[in-house]
Amino acid sequence: MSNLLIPCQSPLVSVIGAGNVGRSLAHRIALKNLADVVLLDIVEGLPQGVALDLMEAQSIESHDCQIIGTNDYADTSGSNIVVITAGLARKPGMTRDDLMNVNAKIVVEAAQKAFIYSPDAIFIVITNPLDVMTYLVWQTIKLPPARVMGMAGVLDSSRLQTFIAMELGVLAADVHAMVLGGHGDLMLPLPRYCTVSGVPITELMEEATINRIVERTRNGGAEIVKLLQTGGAYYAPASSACLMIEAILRNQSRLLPTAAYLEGEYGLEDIFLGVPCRLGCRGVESILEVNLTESEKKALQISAHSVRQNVQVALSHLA
Ligand SMILES: NC(=O)C1=CN([C@@H]2O[C@H](COP(=O)(O)OP(=O)(O)OC[C@H]3O[C@@H](n4cnc5c(N)ncnc54)[C@H](O)[C@@H]3O)[C@@H](O)[C@H]2O)C=CC1
Ligand SMILES: O=C([O-])CC(=O)C(=O)O
Repeated sequence: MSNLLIPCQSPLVSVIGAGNVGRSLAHRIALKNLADVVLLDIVEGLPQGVALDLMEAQSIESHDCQIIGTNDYADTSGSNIVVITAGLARKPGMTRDDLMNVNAKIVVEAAQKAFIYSPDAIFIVITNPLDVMTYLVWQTIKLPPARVMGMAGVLDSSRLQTFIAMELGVLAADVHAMVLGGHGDLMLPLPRYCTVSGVPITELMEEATINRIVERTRNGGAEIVKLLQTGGAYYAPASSACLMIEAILRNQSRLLPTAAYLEGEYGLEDIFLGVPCRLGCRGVESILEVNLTESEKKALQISAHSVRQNVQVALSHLA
């Protein structure tokens, strides 16, 4: 027998929660031909229907990813990456923190069950409130912190990039921006580190314009919630998570703002918060400490304080 046919396994990404974000992410992963996907949801028939629908586009999109839908965690077995999107999305008038107690129970259960079948996986959390949920997932599965992270900074930075591009009438891909801190009203967009093809935006825009764009970025999630009325954003969040997944699966060493576990970086400890991270096959390969001004440092501390308080509330609710 010749060994011409060498069995070759695709990476496997399990997406917990087949709602708007989960299914959009599965779609992105397939379009980029990145990995096979298992979509899991608590609602019977839902992930199966979404997965079948996505598979029925396979011949048109010319990808060869297998996408299956399931209600059984056993089907997620051996995942390289587990993404948690399960949980409630906010409605107009709600803050992300209003989702905390309900979503805490959901993400803890999802992490526990997924971990049983994929103890070697890297976990990416999307469910809100993001920084708190990421901490709970990490505490539940007790993985090395490099293998647990939250997605928000890529999305917030992408929003900032988009608003800058709209204002200046330039291509968004030429804009680079960095948003740090928690994924909430206290996030920290850093105009000093925003450039258009290398030119700092502080040289291209008035301070008042920058302030307006920064404020719009902080409210970027709420702006979409208000327009949609039924839930939150999902296309840009899915694209953002997909970028992180690609960086990990392809070991790209990309520098992406990620909610990562801090052990003294930025003067903070025992907290997940958005900071610039190098993402590769081991997860968070390293954390970059950029220079911050005194007022930026203070803003990051305030954001961290709010996340920390909410972690305590969530933990006491779970106890
Ligand atoms: N980190 C970020 O930047 C972003 C976070 N989000 C958050 O992601 C979460 C999901 O958002 P959407 O997909 O829009 O909501 P969605 O309501 O469309 O989908 C949520 C899905 O989770 C499922 N689910 C609920 N409990 C479950 C459980 N115990 N096990 C498995 N599945 C369960 C639901 O059946 C539903 O299909 C929300 O908490 C939202 O706030 C959304 C966008 C961006
Ligand atoms: O705003 C929300 O509820 C969803 C989210 O986190 C975002 O779009 O940034």
